[in-house]
Amino acid sequence: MSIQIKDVNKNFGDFVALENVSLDIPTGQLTALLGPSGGGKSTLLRIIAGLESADSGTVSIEGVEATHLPPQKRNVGFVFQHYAAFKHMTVAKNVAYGLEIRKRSKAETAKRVAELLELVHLSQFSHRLPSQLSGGQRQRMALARALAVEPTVLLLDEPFGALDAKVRKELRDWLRRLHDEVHVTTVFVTHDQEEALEVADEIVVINEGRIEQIGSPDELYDEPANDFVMSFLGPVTRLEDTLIRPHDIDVLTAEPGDARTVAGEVVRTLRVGFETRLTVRPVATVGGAHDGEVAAPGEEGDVTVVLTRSHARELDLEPGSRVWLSPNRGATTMPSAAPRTPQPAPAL
Ligand SMILES: Nc1ncnc2c1ncn2[C@@H]1O[C@H](COP(=O)(O)OP(=O)(O)OP(=O)(O)O)[C@@H](O)[C@H]1O
Repeated sequence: MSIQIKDVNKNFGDFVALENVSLDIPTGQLTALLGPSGGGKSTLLRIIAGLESADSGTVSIEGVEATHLPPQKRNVGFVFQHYAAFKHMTVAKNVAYGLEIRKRSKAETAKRVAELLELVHLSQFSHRLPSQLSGGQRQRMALARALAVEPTVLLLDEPFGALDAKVRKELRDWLRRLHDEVHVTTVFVTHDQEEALEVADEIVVINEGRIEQIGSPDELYDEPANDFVMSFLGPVTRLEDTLIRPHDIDVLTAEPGDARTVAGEVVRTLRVGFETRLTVRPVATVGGAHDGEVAAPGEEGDVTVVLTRSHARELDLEPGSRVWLSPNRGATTMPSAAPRTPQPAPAL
């Protein structure tokens, strides 16, 4: 194991930022700490880095007890969202900095800097100042600088958080490829579930100071431990008392013999790019309403269904169409007795 965190607790005054957090991170792995804002991800990362100390519990890095070691003795590289580069130094000088203060020879430093700039695709910018780089290029420079001193562990706190969506996406692919080349144990903090699912070998979901689940992206997606994890990983809707993903619902336009389907009426259709989103209002078949009457007031129980555009066209659906809904084969579902689960993920 590269990083072992055991029973870590951290309070800020009365506020519990981390509660009994234990976590093992294997060597060479790319791990995402994922969760909503304020959940404690950065605090945990800062405790691993030694920038913050735990109230209780221990941290060890590559088998070395590190709980009380200062950051500079932990051999960790750190990159923040807003990277503080030396503004008056060129890109090459910024990357060389850590090597120079460690008194590496000029030749060795020059060789290493050239290799690193190549790795982060900035060779042609080595003589520029940081202010002459784009945001994405600056973050790549920050990564080169953190990697220069060959850290055992690389810690990234929302490294692409300040960049626009397109650049973020490019850098995420790039980070994955970079990691496949260098294999340094990396822990990165993100609140973006897509980023975590796409890049990480393993995801640690953190919420309100506690670990909700640890697993590979597929494990988390296919077998979420609870409704929080399920709804944090992407949009969910409720089909009667079942929590389900909107694209995991089958839509029939003729009444099936199967009593387990939910009858409803399409109240809205919305086309967004390649998909069509339906809002379906279940019809009341028992209770006060007449059989088949649309339940009132309704919105509470509305079900969101996502179909591909061509499938929706085939079904020829429009507001007022009668449909029958059921979970499709292999759908991930869980009981949901509670009122609506909050959806921190982007809304449909
Ligand atoms: N130095 C501090 N003093 C007081 N409270 C703090 C301090 N640092 C963090 N907190 C609080 O601890 C909680 C967890 O913060 P943390 O930064 O770890 O969350 P996070 O999951 O990384 O969220 P974000 O994505 O917004 O950074 C927050 O409520 C925050 O306000």
